[in-house]
Amino acid sequence: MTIPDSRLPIPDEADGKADDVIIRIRGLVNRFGDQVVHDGLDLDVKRGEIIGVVGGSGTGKSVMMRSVLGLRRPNAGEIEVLGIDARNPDPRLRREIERNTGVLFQDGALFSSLTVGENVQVPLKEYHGDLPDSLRYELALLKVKLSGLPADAIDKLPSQLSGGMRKRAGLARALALDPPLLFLDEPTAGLDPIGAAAFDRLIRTLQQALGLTVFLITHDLDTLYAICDRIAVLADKKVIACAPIEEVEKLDHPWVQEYFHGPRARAAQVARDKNVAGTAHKPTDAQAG
Ligand SMILES: Nc1ncnc2c1ncn2[C@@H]1O[C@H](COP(=O)(O)OP(=O)(O)OP(=O)(O)O)[C@@H](O)[C@H]1O
Repeated sequence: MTIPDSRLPIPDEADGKADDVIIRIRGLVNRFGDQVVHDGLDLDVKRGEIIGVVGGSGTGKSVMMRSVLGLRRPNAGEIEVLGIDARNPDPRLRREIERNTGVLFQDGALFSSLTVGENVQVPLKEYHGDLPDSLRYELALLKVKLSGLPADAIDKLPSQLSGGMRKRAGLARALALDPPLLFLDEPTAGLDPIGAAAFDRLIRTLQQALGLTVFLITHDLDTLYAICDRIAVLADKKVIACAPIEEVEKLDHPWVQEYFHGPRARAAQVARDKNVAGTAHKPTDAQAG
Protein backbone atom coordinates (compact mmCIF):
# COMPACT_ATOMS: atom_id res chain seq x y z
CA MET A 1 0.00 0.00 0.00
CA THR A 2 1.26 3.47 -0.81
CA ILE A 3 0.87 5.83 2.04
CA PRO A 4 0.86 9.51 1.11
CA ASP A 5 3.16 11.51 3.32
CA SER A 6 1.24 14.74 3.15
CA ARG A 7 -1.06 15.48 6.04
CA LEU A 8 -4.76 15.90 5.49
CA PRO A 9 -6.35 19.33 5.64
CA ILE A 10 -7.92 20.08 9.00
CA PRO A 11 -10.64 22.76 8.86
CA ASP A 12 -12.89 23.24 5.86
CA GLU A 13 -12.59 26.94 5.50
CA ALA A 14 -12.04 26.59 1.80
CA ASP A 15 -15.56 25.34 1.15
CA GLY A 16 -16.97 28.63 2.43
CA LYS A 17 -19.93 27.05 4.22
CA ALA A 18 -19.37 28.95 7.45
CA ASP A 19 -22.91 28.25 8.67
CA ASP A 20 -22.24 24.55 8.56
CA VAL A 21 -19.71 24.84 11.33
CA ILE A 22 -21.26 24.32 14.76
CA ILE A 23 -17.98 24.15 16.74
CA ARG A 24 -14.96 26.13 15.65
CA ILE A 25 -11.66 25.79 17.49
CA ARG A 26 -8.65 27.91 16.54
CA GLY A 27 -5.19 27.99 18.02
CA LEU A 28 -6.21 26.14 21.19
CA VAL A 29 -3.50 25.95 23.84
CA ASN A 30 -3.89 23.97 27.07
CA ARG A 31 -1.08 23.61 29.59
CA PHE A 32 -0.81 22.06 33.01
CA GLY A 33 2.34 23.48 34.59
CA ASP A 34 5.16 22.56 32.22
CA GLN A 35 3.06 20.00 30.39
CA VAL A 36 1.72 21.29 27.08
CA VAL A 37 -1.35 19.27 26.08
CA HIS A 38 -2.56 21.34 23.13
CA ASP A 39 -0.40 23.71 21.16
CA GLY A 40 -2.29 25.58 18.45
CA LEU A 41 -5.03 23.02 17.88
CA ASP A 42 -7.64 23.74 15.18
CA LEU A 43 -10.88 21.89 14.51
CA ASP A 44 -14.23 22.50 12.82
CA VAL A 45 -17.24 20.35 13.60
CA LYS A 46 -19.94 20.52 10.95
CA ARG A 47 -23.62 20.71 11.70
CA GLY A 48 -25.32 17.34 11.50
CA GLU A 49 -22.24 15.14 11.51
CA ILE A 50 -20.96 12.52 13.91
CA ILE A 51 -17.34 13.34 14.53
CA GLY A 52 -15.22 10.73 16.25
CA VAL A 53 -12.28 12.09 18.23
CA VAL A 54 -9.41 9.63 18.62
CA GLY A 55 -5.85 9.72 19.86
CA GLY A 56 -3.51 7.94 22.21
CA SER A 57 -4.07 8.01 25.92
CA GLY A 58 -3.25 11.42 27.36
CA THR A 59 -3.31 13.27 24.02
CA GLY A 60 -5.94 15.64 25.37
CA LYS A 61 -9.30 14.43 24.03
CA SER A 62 -11.11 15.05 27.31
CA VAL A 63 -9.32 18.35 27.91
CA MET A 64 -10.45 19.48 24.45
CA MET A 65 -14.05 18.48 25.20
CA ARG A 66 -13.93 20.24 28.57
CA SER A 67 -12.59 23.37 26.87
CA VAL A 68 -15.40 23.31 24.31
CA LEU A 69 -17.98 22.83 27.05
CA GLY A 70 -16.54 25.78 28.99
CA LEU A 71 -15.60 23.51 31.91
CA ARG A 72 -11.96 24.49 31.47
CA ARG A 73 -10.58 27.85 30.47
CA PRO A 74 -7.85 27.26 27.88
CA ASN A 75 -4.51 29.07 28.11
CA ALA A 76 -5.03 30.49 24.62
CA GLY A 77 -7.09 30.13 21.48
CA GLU A 78 -10.63 30.67 20.30
CA ILE A 79 -13.61 28.38 20.65
CA GLU A 80 -17.01 29.09 19.18
CA VAL A 81 -19.97 26.85 19.93
CA LEU A 82 -23.18 27.60 18.00
CA GLY A 83 -21.68 30.97 17.17
CA ILE A 84 -21.07 31.82 20.84
CA ASP A 85 -17.61 32.44 22.28
CA ALA A 86 -17.24 29.50 24.70
CA ARG A 87 -14.68 31.41 26.77
CA ASN A 88 -17.00 34.33 27.42
CA PRO A 89 -17.57 34.50 31.18
CA ASP A 90 -21.03 36.11 30.74
CA PRO A 91 -23.34 33.64 32.55
CA ARG A 92 -26.17 34.24 30.06
CA LEU A 93 -23.96 33.09 27.18
CA ARG A 94 -22.70 30.16 29.23
CA ARG A 95 -26.30 29.13 29.90
CA GLU A 96 -27.14 29.44 26.22
CA ILE A 97 -24.37 26.96 25.37
CA GLU A 98 -25.37 24.66 28.23
CA ARG A 99 -29.00 24.71 27.15
CA ASN A 100 -28.04 23.62 23.66
CA THR A 101 -25.59 20.88 24.55
CA GLY A 102 -26.21 17.45 26.00
CA VAL A 103 -23.31 15.58 27.56
CA LEU A 104 -22.92 11.90 28.32
CA PHE A 105 -19.86 11.48 30.51
CA GLN A 106 -18.03 8.20 30.56
CA ASP A 107 -19.59 6.84 33.75
CA GLY A 108 -23.03 8.26 32.96
CA ALA A 109 -22.59 10.72 35.86
CA LEU A 110 -26.07 10.02 37.19
CA PHE A 111 -27.11 11.09 40.68
CA SER A 112 -27.15 7.77 42.51
CA SER A 113 -29.86 8.75 44.99
CA LEU A 114 -32.29 9.90 42.28
CA THR A 115 -34.38 7.66 40.06
CA VAL A 116 -33.76 7.66 36.32
CA GLY A 117 -36.80 9.89 35.83
CA GLU A 118 -35.60 12.34 38.48
CA ASN A 119 -32.16 12.40 36.88
CA VAL A 120 -33.66 13.24 33.50
CA GLN A 121 -35.76 15.95 35.13
CA VAL A 122 -32.74 17.74 36.66
CA PRO A 123 -32.04 19.85 33.54
CA LEU A 124 -35.77 20.24 32.91
CA LYS A 125 -36.22 21.71 36.39
CA GLU A 126 -33.27 24.01 35.92
CA TYR A 127 -34.39 25.38 32.58
CA HIS A 128 -38.17 24.85 32.70
CA GLY A 129 -38.93 25.19 36.39
CA ASP A 130 -42.39 26.56 35.59
CA LEU A 131 -43.61 23.35 33.93
CA PRO A 132 -46.17 21.31 35.90
CA ASP A 133 -44.65 18.21 37.54
CA SER A 134 -46.85 15.88 35.50
CA LEU A 135 -45.66 17.37 32.21
CA ARG A 136 -42.01 17.17 33.31
CA TYR A 137 -42.55 13.52 34.16
CA GLU A 138 -44.10 12.89 30.73
CA LEU A 139 -41.17 14.60 29.03
CA ALA A 140 -38.73 12.51 31.05
CA LEU A 141 -40.64 9.36 30.09
CA LEU A 142 -40.40 10.33 26.44
CA LYS A 143 -36.61 10.69 26.69
CA VAL A 144 -36.31 7.41 28.58
CA LYS A 145 -38.18 5.59 25.81
CA LEU A 146 -36.28 7.47 23.10
CA SER A 147 -33.06 6.19 24.64
CA GLY A 148 -34.24 2.62 24.25
CA LEU A 149 -35.10 1.94 27.89
CA PRO A 150 -38.32 0.23 28.95
CA ALA A 151 -40.84 2.64 30.46
CA ASP A 152 -40.55 1.09 33.93
CA ALA A 153 -36.87 2.07 34.10
CA ILE A 154 -38.04 5.60 34.87
CA ASP A 155 -38.72 4.77 38.52
CA LYS A 156 -35.54 2.77 39.08
CA LEU A 157 -32.35 3.89 40.76
CA PRO A 158 -29.14 3.78 38.68
CA SER A 159 -27.88 0.95 40.91
CA GLN A 160 -30.83 -1.18 39.76
CA LEU A 161 -29.77 -0.93 36.09
CA SER A 162 -27.16 -2.75 34.01
CA GLY A 163 -24.15 -0.80 32.71
CA GLY A 164 -25.73 -0.47 29.27
CA MET A 165 -29.01 0.73 30.74
CA ARG A 166 -27.17 3.31 32.84
CA LYS A 167 -25.57 4.65 29.67
CA ARG A 168 -29.01 4.92 28.14
CA ALA A 169 -30.28 6.72 31.23
CA GLY A 170 -27.35 9.14 30.93
CA LEU A 171 -28.25 9.62 27.28
CA ALA A 172 -31.89 10.30 28.21
CA ARG A 173 -30.71 13.02 30.57
CA ALA A 174 -28.34 14.44 27.93
CA LEU A 175 -31.33 14.69 25.55
CA ALA A 176 -33.67 16.22 28.14
CA LEU A 177 -33.56 19.72 26.69
CA ASP A 178 -33.62 18.63 23.02
CA PRO A 179 -30.09 19.92 22.41
CA PRO A 180 -28.87 20.14 18.81
CA LEU A 181 -25.36 19.22 19.98
CA LEU A 182 -24.49 16.02 21.82
CA PHE A 183 -21.14 15.21 23.45
CA LEU A 184 -20.32 11.60 24.22
CA ASP A 185 -17.21 10.60 26.16
CA GLU A 186 -16.36 6.94 25.52
CA PRO A 187 -20.03 5.93 25.16
CA THR A 188 -19.35 2.24 24.58
CA ALA A 189 -16.59 1.80 27.18
CA GLY A 190 -17.44 -1.06 29.50
CA LEU A 191 -20.20 -2.48 27.28
CA ASP A 192 -20.04 -5.96 25.80
CA PRO A 193 -19.74 -6.04 21.97
CA ILE A 194 -23.47 -6.64 21.43
CA GLY A 195 -24.45 -3.88 23.83
CA ALA A 196 -21.87 -1.58 22.26
CA ALA A 197 -23.15 -2.25 18.73
CA ALA A 198 -26.71 -1.59 19.89
CA PHE A 199 -25.64 1.66 21.50
CA ASP A 200 -23.87 2.70 18.28
CA ARG A 201 -27.07 2.03 16.32
CA LEU A 202 -29.07 4.02 18.85
CA ILE A 203 -26.74 7.01 18.47
CA ARG A 204 -26.96 6.86 14.69
CA THR A 205 -30.75 6.51 14.75
CA LEU A 206 -31.18 9.43 17.14
CA GLN A 207 -28.70 11.57 15.25
CA GLN A 208 -30.64 11.04 12.03
CA ALA A 209 -34.10 11.36 13.57
CA LEU A 210 -33.32 14.45 15.63
CA GLY A 211 -30.76 16.07 13.30
CA LEU A 212 -28.12 16.05 16.04
CA THR A 213 -24.48 16.96 15.73
CA VAL A 214 -22.48 14.44 17.75
CA PHE A 215 -18.97 15.01 19.17
CA LEU A 216 -17.81 11.60 20.23
CA ILE A 217 -14.59 10.66 22.02
CA THR A 218 -13.82 6.99 21.63
CA HIS A 219 -11.18 4.29 21.51
CA ASP A 220 -13.74 1.91 20.02
CA LEU A 221 -12.79 1.11 16.43
CA ASP A 222 -16.16 -0.52 15.80
CA THR A 223 -17.88 2.75 16.67
CA LEU A 224 -15.57 4.69 14.35
CA TYR A 225 -16.24 2.39 11.42
CA ALA A 226 -19.94 1.96 12.13
CA ILE A 227 -21.24 5.47 12.72
CA CYS A 228 -18.70 8.29 12.40
CA ASP A 229 -18.85 10.60 9.40
CA ARG A 230 -15.39 12.02 10.08
CA ILE A 231 -12.55 11.20 12.41
CA ALA A 232 -10.43 13.83 14.15
CA VAL A 233 -7.04 12.49 15.18
CA LEU A 234 -5.25 14.09 18.13
CA ALA A 235 -1.49 13.66 18.11
CA ASP A 236 1.53 15.88 18.60
CA LYS A 237 -0.60 18.37 20.58
CA LYS A 238 -2.83 19.11 17.58
CA VAL A 239 -5.59 17.68 15.42
CA ILE A 240 -3.36 16.21 12.73
CA ALA A 241 -6.27 15.11 10.51
CA CYS A 242 -10.02 15.40 10.29
CA ALA A 243 -11.56 13.42 7.47
CA PRO A 244 -13.63 10.32 6.63
CA ILE A 245 -12.09 7.17 8.04
CA GLU A 246 -10.99 5.83 4.64
CA GLU A 247 -8.76 8.88 4.26
CA VAL A 248 -7.54 9.00 7.84
CA GLU A 249 -6.41 5.39 7.86
CA LYS A 250 -4.01 6.15 4.99
CA LEU A 251 -2.24 8.88 6.94
CA ASP A 252 1.50 8.49 7.29
CA HIS A 253 1.75 8.85 11.05
CA PRO A 254 3.07 6.14 13.38
CA TRP A 255 0.12 6.23 15.79
CA VAL A 256 -2.42 6.24 12.95
CA GLN A 257 -0.70 3.34 11.24
CA GLU A 258 -0.56 1.29 14.41
CA TYR A 259 -4.12 2.11 15.40
CA PHE A 260 -5.85 1.70 12.05
CA HIS A 261 -3.84 -1.21 10.73
CA GLY A 262 -3.59 -3.49 13.75
CA PRO A 263 -5.64 -6.70 14.11
CA ARG A 264 -8.45 -4.93 15.98
CA ALA A 265 -8.89 -2.42 13.16
CA ARG A 266 -9.06 -5.21 10.62
CA ALA A 267 -11.79 -6.91 12.64
CA ALA A 268 -13.74 -3.65 12.85
CA GLN A 269 -13.41 -3.14 9.07
CA VAL A 270 -14.70 -6.64 8.42
CA ALA A 271 -17.65 -6.04 10.77
CA ARG A 272 -18.45 -2.75 9.04
CA ASP A 273 -18.25 -4.35 5.58
CA LYS A 274 -20.54 -7.17 6.69
CA ASN A 275 -22.95 -4.64 8.08
CA VAL A 276 -23.01 -2.69 4.85
CA ALA A 277 -23.58 -5.88 2.86
CA GLY A 278 -26.36 -6.96 5.20
CA THR A 279 -28.07 -3.62 5.64
CA ALA A 280 -31.35 -5.04 4.36
CA HIS A 281 -31.43 -7.40 7.33
CA LYS A 282 -30.10 -4.97 9.91
CA PRO A 283 -32.41 -4.53 12.90
CA THR A 284 -33.57 -0.95 13.29
CA ASP A 285 -34.63 -1.45 16.86
CA ALA A 286 -31.73 -0.27 18.99
CA GLN A 287 -33.06 -1.80 22.21
CA ALA A 288 -30.53 -3.68 24.28
CA GLY A 289 -29.09 -3.85 27.78
N1 LIG B 1 -6.80 18.89 35.87
C1 LIG B 1 -5.63 18.45 35.41
N2 LIG B 1 -4.47 18.74 36.04
C2 LIG B 1 -3.28 18.33 35.56
N3 LIG B 1 -3.15 17.61 34.43
C3 LIG B 1 -4.26 17.30 33.76
C4 LIG B 1 -5.55 17.70 34.21
N4 LIG B 1 -6.49 17.24 33.32
C5 LIG B 1 -5.78 16.58 32.38
N5 LIG B 1 -4.47 16.61 32.63
C6 LIG B 1 -3.42 16.01 31.81
O1 LIG B 1 -3.65 16.36 30.46
C7 LIG B 1 -3.33 15.29 29.59
C8 LIG B 1 -4.50 14.99 28.68
O2 LIG B 1 -5.55 14.45 29.46
P1 LIG B 1 -6.91 13.94 28.83
O3 LIG B 1 -7.72 13.40 29.95
O4 LIG B 1 -7.51 15.01 28.01
O5 LIG B 1 -6.39 12.79 27.87
P2 LIG B 1 -7.24 11.82 26.95
O6 LIG B 1 -6.74 11.96 25.56
O7 LIG B 1 -8.70 12.07 27.16
O8 LIG B 1 -6.78 10.41 27.55
P3 LIG B 1 -7.54 9.00 27.69
O9 LIG B 1 -7.72 8.47 26.31
O10 LIG B 1 -6.57 8.19 28.48
O11 LIG B 1 -8.84 9.26 28.42
C9 LIG B 1 -2.94 14.11 30.50
O12 LIG B 1 -1.54 14.02 30.56
C10 LIG B 1 -3.50 14.50 31.84
O13 LIG B 1 -2.73 13.97 32.87
